[in-house]
Amino acid sequence: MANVCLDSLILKLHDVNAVKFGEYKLKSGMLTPIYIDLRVLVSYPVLMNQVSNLIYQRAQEEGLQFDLVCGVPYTALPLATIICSQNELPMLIRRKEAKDYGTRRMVEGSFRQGDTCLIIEDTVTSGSSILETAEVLYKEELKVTDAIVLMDREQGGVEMLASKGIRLLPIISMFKLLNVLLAAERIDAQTAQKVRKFILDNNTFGSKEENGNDVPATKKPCVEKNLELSYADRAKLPNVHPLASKLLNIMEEKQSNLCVSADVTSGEELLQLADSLGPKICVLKTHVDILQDFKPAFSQTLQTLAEKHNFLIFEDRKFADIGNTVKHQYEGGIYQISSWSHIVNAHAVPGPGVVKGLSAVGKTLGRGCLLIAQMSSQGSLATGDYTKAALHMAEEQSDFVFGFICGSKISNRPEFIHMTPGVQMKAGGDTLGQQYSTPDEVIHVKGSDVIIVGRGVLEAPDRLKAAESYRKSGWDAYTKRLSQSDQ
Ligand SMILES: O=c1ccn([C@@H]2O[C@H](COP(=O)(O)O)[C@@H](O)[C@H]2O)c(=O)[nH]1
Repeated sequence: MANVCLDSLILKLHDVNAVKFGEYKLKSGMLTPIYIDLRVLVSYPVLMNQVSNLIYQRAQEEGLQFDLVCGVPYTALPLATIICSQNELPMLIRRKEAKDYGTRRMVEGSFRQGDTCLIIEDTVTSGSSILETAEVLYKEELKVTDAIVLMDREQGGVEMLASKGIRLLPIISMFKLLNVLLAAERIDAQTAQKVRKFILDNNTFGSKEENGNDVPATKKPCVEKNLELSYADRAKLPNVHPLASKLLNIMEEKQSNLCVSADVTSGEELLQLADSLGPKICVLKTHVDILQDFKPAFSQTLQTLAEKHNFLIFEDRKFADIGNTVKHQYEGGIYQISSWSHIVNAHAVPGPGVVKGLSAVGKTLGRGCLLIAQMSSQGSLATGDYTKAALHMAEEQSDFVFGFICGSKISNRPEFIHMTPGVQMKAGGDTLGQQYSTPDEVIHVKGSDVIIVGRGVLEAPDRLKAAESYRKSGWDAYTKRLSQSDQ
């Protein structure tokens, strides 16, 4: 689905007041800073058709196999009707209550036992409305494996439905919506931030109370349960990757969630940096291919310094080829990365083979990999569904992948480590598209674990002082987050 098309749809939805900012009271009594009201769509037939086409296009792109379509009453009913009418598909109507006369059926339309029904929904918060509809269909011995939603508030619906065996495919995520409205100057950064925080703090998955659509939980179990765990507690989890465990213990011990990105071009300077900043950092990140004077002895000294100061080495190689090629790139060539770098990273774009290739070399050496789920650069294509696919890839190969390069926390599994580049004391950017957030924003607001800082330290007049100041800011943001989740 083209990004441009989604961006213009988001702006149109905002135009027709289907996306409202302010203070809205939900059914639960909770106040939300954003309200999605797609009921207004019925007044805009062009927009109705556009949304219906996107939903059908999504079903086709995913290659979904289904016999029938059912819209969750009431807002998604006309959407399902348009999709079925335009594509000559049979539709079902789920009644909310049985009539007290006639057939008293809860599902109207013709179907056979064992038919598969695709569910269409307009907005998802907890996913309970989709589940209610699926349960009515199950009673009729219909199958439900997939659902498509136009707007996912990213508050746990995908995870809750997955736990019930239904795959939810969202078209627009809350974070995407905020980014587009922010870029178009429809909202300011403060509003976007407030909504992001609300979403992160109000994940409904795991709540004992099943919520109606657009009704966030009054409790915050899923996200907060993870936030309640300290780095030390996470290091002890039974399924944590050994390297993640080692990193979490280093972070706790050194009170540092700072990774310095040593983007210098001389090997000697890099080793000096490693020795002087070593006590302040949990990870030292390298780009070995920018060194003008790389020699095998360099990597040996770097390993000695990593042991001396107790930090991990992360070669930011960003592998992005087929499994067989990355295997050679990781193990061989002049750099022999697997022999000295504890951590490497990979793009998800080649598919799972890239991780398989790296794992074939690194797993027995005790190495680990981070998947690049998002990037800090302006206009990055690693968003939305791509990020979700990277998350899925990591979950499938968590014996080697132990976390992500990302802008914010994307997984609720406390075993995964989130590392975020694009960090400086002041938000902003450079002239080549890099975008910066502050340590507090990254760790406290966006829920990441590690800040990656390059020029914020390297270009400071006193690098050691700057590293200490980033270490302190990152650590303070983490302790603030922990103490808030205890409340
Ligand atoms: O999305 C990404 C992924 C990697 N990086 C790397 O992090 C550092 C950032 O350097 P700064 O000087 O702090 O901007 C650099 O090595 C990038 O290659 C990233 O910035 N964004």
